[in-house]
Amino acid sequence: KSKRRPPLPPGPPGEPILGHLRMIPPKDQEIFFYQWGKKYGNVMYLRLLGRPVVVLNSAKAAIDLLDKRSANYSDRPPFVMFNMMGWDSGLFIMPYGRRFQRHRRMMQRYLAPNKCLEYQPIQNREARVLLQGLLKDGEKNSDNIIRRFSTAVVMRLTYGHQITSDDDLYVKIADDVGYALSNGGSPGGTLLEYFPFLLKLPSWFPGGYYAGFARDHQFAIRELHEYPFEEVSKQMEEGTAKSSFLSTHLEAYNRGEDDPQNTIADIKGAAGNIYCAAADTTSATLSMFLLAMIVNPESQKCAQKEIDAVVGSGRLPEFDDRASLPYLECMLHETLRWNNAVPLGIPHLSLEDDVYEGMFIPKGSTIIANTRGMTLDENVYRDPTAFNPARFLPKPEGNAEPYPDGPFGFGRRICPGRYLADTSIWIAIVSILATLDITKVVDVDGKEITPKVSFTTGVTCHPRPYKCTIRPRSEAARLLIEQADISDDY
Ligand code: HEM
Repeated sequence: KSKRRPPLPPGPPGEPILGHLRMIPPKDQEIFFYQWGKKYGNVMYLRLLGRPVVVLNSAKAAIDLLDKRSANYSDRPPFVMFNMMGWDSGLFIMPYGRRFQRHRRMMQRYLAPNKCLEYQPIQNREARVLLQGLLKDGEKNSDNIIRRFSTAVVMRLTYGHQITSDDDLYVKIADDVGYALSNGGSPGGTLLEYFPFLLKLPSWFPGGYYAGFARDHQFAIRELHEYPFEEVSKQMEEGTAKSSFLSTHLEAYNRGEDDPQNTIADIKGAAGNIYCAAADTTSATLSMFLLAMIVNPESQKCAQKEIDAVVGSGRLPEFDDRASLPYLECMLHETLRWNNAVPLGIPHLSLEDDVYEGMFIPKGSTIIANTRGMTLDENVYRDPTAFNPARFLPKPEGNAEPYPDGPFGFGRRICPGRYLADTSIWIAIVSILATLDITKVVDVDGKEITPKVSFTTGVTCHPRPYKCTIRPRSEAARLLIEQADISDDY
């Protein structure tokens, strides 16, 4: 209210007390914010029950604030819903501070680019298991097979556990946790965040749905933290534990050599967070990739042509091929851009008052980086809703557009698993395209059915179920998949 204070960022008029609460839809908020952004600008101010919220719709604004002024913009708002589910030792909702720094250190050490090179044998093996699964049962079960791949990679790193069957309890836990994350509403965006008294109401009471959902899914988050911990502790006693994030930290803890501030709850929480953050986001991205292949057969053919020229038909692709496959590189980035798996990121919170381009951003503002809005920015991407990997290629083959900023977040909160995610997604998509054709299903009249492109609403956003056909590209490809070596040499 000070006369000298610059104006707040523009935004639509809100209602007294409630602010914009009733105007924001519970679903597809990223598209809603993007459309509002066209009218009100790339830095938009909203109020939810008196709490300031700033939505960033351009990559420039997100980089200027969240990257360049990260000391001020790296806190998190309280997440009532996730706390209630049991994520209180998870880095992703942890307030900025000493504990946050300890957790980040643990993750960054284990997930640094050079450490990720060590994990490539795991990713190679699991990509082959993925192909075998898709060949055998992909048409009926592609989502589960993809989830198994994403889960298997991270499970091996985090707990040293190798999945051997679909009935594996770890897979069941991953499924339950994935469901809780992708159907529990937008992060920080449910009514619970503003009316914590709803926590006490039954789920049938108006507005009580998400409290009921959180209560019903506490079991999944509890199992995620407890079951692997008990298993790994037992294996350590028996001397059979494989090296993993959890065993490394527990051993150091038992020897008194871990960070002295770390408690068992910290170690369990960090492991649980790696597992859940990695499995669901990676599988959502791969599911998005398959959907993109079904509806964009030309892009699929282009990538296959490139792979055939470099890899040939006598072997499966390897990480060493990566530098020779520029179109495939574009396809990976286009998958992350087209419909990114975490479209609203995870909200940040500002610690101090700030002024940006003449606009006042009050201390305690929830900052939402609308990554989906950024990837739809027509000033940056021509025909932004189209899936077109060639857009990133230099002119004249492409349009020299930049890879998207933001699918992995910003600043001091940027995803610490991005290098692992990048290599997991790359080996999965190159292996699929080298050996399999993904096409539309046809109905009884022989007419192709184009799946609807629509998504769930949650922290991670998955395509809604779709059908496709998955066939080996040739007899040689079928043999390559069936005879692939899946021994564990990690
Ligand atoms: C395609 C896959 C992935 C996507 C799209 C993704 C995206 C994101 C995004 C948008 C954030 C929020 C960043 C911010 O607040 O600015 C995030 C945070 C996080 N991600 Fe990922 N991620 C992926 C894979 C992974 C993997 C593989 C791991 C671990 C192995 C991981 C671990 C985390 C953790 C621990 C956080 C919380 C960081 C913090 O709050 O400081 N993610 N991720």
